[in-house]
Amino acid sequence: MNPDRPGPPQPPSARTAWPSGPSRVGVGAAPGPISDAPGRVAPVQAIDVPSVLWVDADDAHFRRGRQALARRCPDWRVLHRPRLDDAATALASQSWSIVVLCLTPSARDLPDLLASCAGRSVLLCLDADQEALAARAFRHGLGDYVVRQSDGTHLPEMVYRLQALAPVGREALPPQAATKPAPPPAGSVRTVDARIWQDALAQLQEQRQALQVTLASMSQGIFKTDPEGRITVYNQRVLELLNLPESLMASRPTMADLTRVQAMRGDFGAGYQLVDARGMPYVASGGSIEPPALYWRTTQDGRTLEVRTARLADGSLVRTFTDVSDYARVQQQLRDSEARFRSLSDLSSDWYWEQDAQFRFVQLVAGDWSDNRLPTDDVAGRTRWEMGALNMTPADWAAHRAVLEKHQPFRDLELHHQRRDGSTHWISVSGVPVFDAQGAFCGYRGVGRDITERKSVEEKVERLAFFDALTGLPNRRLLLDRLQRAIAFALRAEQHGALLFIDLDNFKDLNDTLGHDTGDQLLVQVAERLRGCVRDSDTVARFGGDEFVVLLQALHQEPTRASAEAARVAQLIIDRLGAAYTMAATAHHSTPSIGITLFGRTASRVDDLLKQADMAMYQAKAGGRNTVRFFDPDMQAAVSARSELESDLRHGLQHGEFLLHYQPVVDSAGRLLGAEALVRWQHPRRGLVPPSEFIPLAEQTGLILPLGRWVLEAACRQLVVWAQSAVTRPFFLSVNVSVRQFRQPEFAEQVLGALQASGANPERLKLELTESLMATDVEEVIQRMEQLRERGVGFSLDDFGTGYSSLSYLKRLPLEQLKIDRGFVRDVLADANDAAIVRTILALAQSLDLQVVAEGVETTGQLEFLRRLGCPAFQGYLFGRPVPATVLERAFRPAP
Ligand SMILES: Nc1nc2c(ncn2[C@@H]2O[C@H](COP(=O)(O)O[C@H]3[C@@H](O)[C@H](n4cnc5c(=O)[nH]c(N)nc54)O[C@@H]3COP(=O)(O)O)[C@@H](O)[C@H]2O)c(=O)[nH]1
Repeated sequence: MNPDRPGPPQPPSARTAWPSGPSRVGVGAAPGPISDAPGRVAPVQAIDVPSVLWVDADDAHFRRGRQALARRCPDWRVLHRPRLDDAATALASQSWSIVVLCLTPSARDLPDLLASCAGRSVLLCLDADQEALAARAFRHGLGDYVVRQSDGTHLPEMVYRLQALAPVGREALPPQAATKPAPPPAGSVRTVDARIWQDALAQLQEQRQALQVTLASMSQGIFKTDPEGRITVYNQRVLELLNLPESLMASRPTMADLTRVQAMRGDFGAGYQLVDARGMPYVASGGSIEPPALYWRTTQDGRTLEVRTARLADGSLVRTFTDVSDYARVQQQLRDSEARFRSLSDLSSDWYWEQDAQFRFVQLVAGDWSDNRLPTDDVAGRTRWEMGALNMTPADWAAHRAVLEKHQPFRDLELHHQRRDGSTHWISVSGVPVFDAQGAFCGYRGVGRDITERKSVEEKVERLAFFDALTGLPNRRLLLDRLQRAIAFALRAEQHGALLFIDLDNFKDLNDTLGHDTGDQLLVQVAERLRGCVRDSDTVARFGGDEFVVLLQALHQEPTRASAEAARVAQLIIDRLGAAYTMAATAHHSTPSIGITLFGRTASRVDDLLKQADMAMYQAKAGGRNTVRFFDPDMQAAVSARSELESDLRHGLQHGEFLLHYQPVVDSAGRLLGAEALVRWQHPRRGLVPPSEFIPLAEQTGLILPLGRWVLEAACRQLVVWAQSAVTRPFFLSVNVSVRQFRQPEFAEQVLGALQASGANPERLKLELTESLMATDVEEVIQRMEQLRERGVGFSLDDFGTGYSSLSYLKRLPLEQLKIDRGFVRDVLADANDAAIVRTILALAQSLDLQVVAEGVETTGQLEFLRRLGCPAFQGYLFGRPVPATVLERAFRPAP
């Protein structure tokens, strides 16, 4: 504290607060009449009793005060006036030694007010918020003051103070007392008052020291002005912060002086740029306008000061300066960081978000937000689950909320949103919990990104991996997965499911004859029809080629009723798939064969179910096609047998268990022309197994290839044996060749290799092909046949009339023989159609210059009929069953 500054109020003895002249009052005087009526002044009493002029606008207050005074000083005269104006006459009369002012004067009015009471002791009764005026009032002659309490508790104190202010009797005063105030004599009221002031002075000095210490220890700089704007109080810190000399402040400069000095030194910068926008007008005005309550400025040495100014009731100002450099630096760093973040965020398509402790969005900073994403307004104040997502179930949301409630981080939460325009997009969001310095949870913050494109790619990849490209149906892989789940579900739910294995009848023929494009069209239409036969919860899959699988779920608990439900669906499929298809503007018909197996009562394996349905489907085929068969235990036994057979077949091939039998082919005179080689399997346990029991399996497993090769080589060796005898040398030998075998690219080389290896005459070898071969790539077939034909190998078309032979192809094939299927021969005598077909085949062969062999001739009647039609060669049980070569040779050896 600067010692030059004015101190606290002085005690009455040292101030001019005493009445300038004693009143004419005396102690012990009789009470005079009291008038409290405004405007009327009581006549002055001859005796010296204290007289009080009480100016008080509050009647009630006055009355209570007067009563309190009357109790202590019953002889005192009291005159009440509500306003100062009303008291003017009384004041002019000098009859009243004490003036009580119960007013609320302004600091400005105070001097005049007290001047009007000159010569009287004045007791001010102030409101609490005006107490600051008291110090000022003492300098203008105030005697004393009390603070008014609304409950009147100040009144005894007021009376006490009035007594202290009351003048002593004239006779007690020293001679000069009439003109000059003097301390009261010992034991008088004035003596007591002086002690009070001594105490007060000591207290004030104590407070002053405390205030000095407080101001000196403050980290803030502070100064205070008087009402005229002169700086009267300041601390050392303000000198340091503003870099001001002590001498300047000690000279009690005005605020404007201080501002001017700083401006001249350049403290505010050339264009006041060191002062922020809030303070700039004030500083630029030279401190002449009302200062803002708060502004920031930067000092020349780079510190940031926060300047706060408060105006007090008496018009004075208190200004504080706080060094906020650290705070400002951190704030600037934050701004820089925010700017960096925003510039990065602007460049990125990701966005940043924040949520409060209730998981409501409070901030969303979008990078590229233009692309029709959720508008920020739609997000603010809402939780993620209130906004919803197409892919999230209530259970999903519950799981997400559980993570949030545990204040755990989360990553890559994928949400499928719908935009306002109805389109959808995917986003992926990740977030971490946010805690304050005390560790209290404040909410979440994180990032989000649009993953629509990635999702779309993923979907495409998934489609490729799990869906058939042609039909769009689930593929075998997806079916197996769904079947696995369906089995588990059915077991849990104690329901049944059904697997329908569907194979299109004769699809291969259509595909081969009309081309793959047409076949594809049929498959697409079949897929569509199948979809229409089942519920959304069921699965229609393309298993491969012309095979489809339908997986029915949630069938009845009772197996019989579940079977009935599956049968109904199967029949629907039969009906729908059997309707005509339009392809390339022509109608086409296709029928399915369907095998069904149920599952659900006991644990099943995917593979087993597929085998069962597959087997049932074969049963349906065997049952005449375009029909439905259920899998049953007998079929299972057949499956097992089949698998055993396959294994035996492999074993048999490795261990030479196969042999050839030969069935004779004769002319119309019964002479042996040659024979057909027919394979037999000498099974170690089952004995001689006919080809009908293993050729189909060999076809399906591919074992037909090594088996067919062995047959060819064995037939060639037989030809070589026959070539050694003049009797048997002219015989030809027919060998059955399966489609699969013939289609091997190296087939011709194999045949030629077998001929060469054995030394057999190619002219004696006849390869029997079936009409189904014509359904494949005919050009390739012709080319391969030509290759062998050139080397002398002959070709016979087996089972002629049963397939899809095209006459145009027939003409182009290098054939030498047709074999009339034994199916026609069997009923040739009884069925006119069969007879007509046989006749046609014979005519056709003649016109194409082809040999003909009628197969399956069992009776002389058939023989005669065929002979009459001109059939030149015959094969059948009538002439001999397939037998070992030695037996055949013996049977047809010419008689010696
Ligand atoms: N790819 C190969 N297929 C072969 C081979 N060996 C035989 N097979 C095919 O197996 C099928 C059954 O043959 P198989 O049991 O030997 O039956 C043949 C004859 O026994 C039978 N046949 C002959 N005459 C009659 C008769 O009067 N009645 C009657 N019910 N059956 C008779 O016909 C079969 C020969 O037919 P095909 O081949 O059409 O000339 C059979 O389809 C063979 O093709 C082989 O090595 N490779």
